[in-house]
Amino acid sequence: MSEKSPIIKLENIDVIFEQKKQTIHAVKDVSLDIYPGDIYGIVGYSGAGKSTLVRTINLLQKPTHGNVIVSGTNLATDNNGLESYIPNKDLRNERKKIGMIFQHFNLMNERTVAQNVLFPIAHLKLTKDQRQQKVNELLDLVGLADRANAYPSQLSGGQKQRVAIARALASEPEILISDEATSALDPKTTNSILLLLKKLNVELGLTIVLITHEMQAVKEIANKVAVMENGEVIERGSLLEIFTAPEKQLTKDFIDTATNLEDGLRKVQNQGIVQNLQSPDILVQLSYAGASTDEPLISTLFKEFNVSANILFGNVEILQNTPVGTLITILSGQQQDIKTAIASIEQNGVEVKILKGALA
Ligand SMILES: Nc1ncnc2c1ncn2[C@@H]1O[C@H](COP(=O)(O)OP(=O)(O)OP(=O)(O)O)[C@@H](O)[C@H]1O
Repeated sequence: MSEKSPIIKLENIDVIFEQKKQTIHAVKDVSLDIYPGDIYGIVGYSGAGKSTLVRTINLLQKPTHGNVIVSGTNLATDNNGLESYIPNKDLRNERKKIGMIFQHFNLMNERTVAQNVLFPIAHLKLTKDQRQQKVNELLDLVGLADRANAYPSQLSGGQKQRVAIARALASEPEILISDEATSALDPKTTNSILLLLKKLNVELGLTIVLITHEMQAVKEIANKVAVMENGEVIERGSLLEIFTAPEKQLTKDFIDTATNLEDGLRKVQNQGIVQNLQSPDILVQLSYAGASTDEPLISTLFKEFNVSANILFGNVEILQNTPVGTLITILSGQQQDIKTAIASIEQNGVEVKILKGALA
């Protein structure tokens, strides 16, 4: 397979659940190309159809319509509306290429960490030494080398997820599907698990599909993002595209939460200085990415245009090695100077949104 072919290709996927009293169209005509080495984030609120969609990748959920192609093999094929699936004996082999981790870890509590990790390859004829070596390697990889003989009940949530990751890697998959794997963890542990996933992506070349309701998680490690709502992918793109130029309101809401902008805006609005804003001063949100940050934005405003900026909130992220920033600031000066300054920074790629006050 060439570098350019998707490792996962979903084409026009529909999943329809027929129930006694109602029909649920959980996934609606979704097409998605995921390339080798991608960390592909799929974001959406509960019920958007994320799990149902990604479960079609290994046919844990059979699509009602559409094509599922993984590593060049057709797992589900739509022949003019008539769906056919790969035979079960072949599917078993294909599934070895796809590991999966979940929110609640799904470990076997009566088995040790080592036994849990070895479970997926129990059918392989390995000597005692080979088993030991395999466990050591996998536990080493996830940073749990010293816990092979512990039981899951003796581990923290983060450690349990590490065991689940080691188990998912035992059959040496090319793809790892992470279904809300950090949703039950505290923020610090979440970060350490995300960093581990990133490490596996870099060191093993593992392709990762990351489902989450938190854009924060996606922001940390993904290079591509799709946003789902009501069974549809409503927006998609590179992480940078999505963060710097989101089109849909839902995407904007997710980003504002992930960057704390929502919270920042609320606090700023309550400040006396904003409540008593005097014309021609205005409250603006300045958003910039990449090259435009090289310009010393605030000092330029003052030096070149005699406009002073009182920064009330600021957030700068480094996304895919590119700084992406938001500032909420009061611009003060002569009305004409403020206008000229805004026109100039807009020309340099800074997005300017007036939050309060107006320029005549
Ligand atoms: N086996 C099923 N039978 C019937 N309806 C289902 C089934 N699985 C999912 N659904 C429905 O499909 C829709 C999408 O659910 P899905 O679990 O894919 O959403 P999600 O975005 O992953 O949300 P969550 O994170 O809460 O799981 C929901 O309305 C859900 O109730």
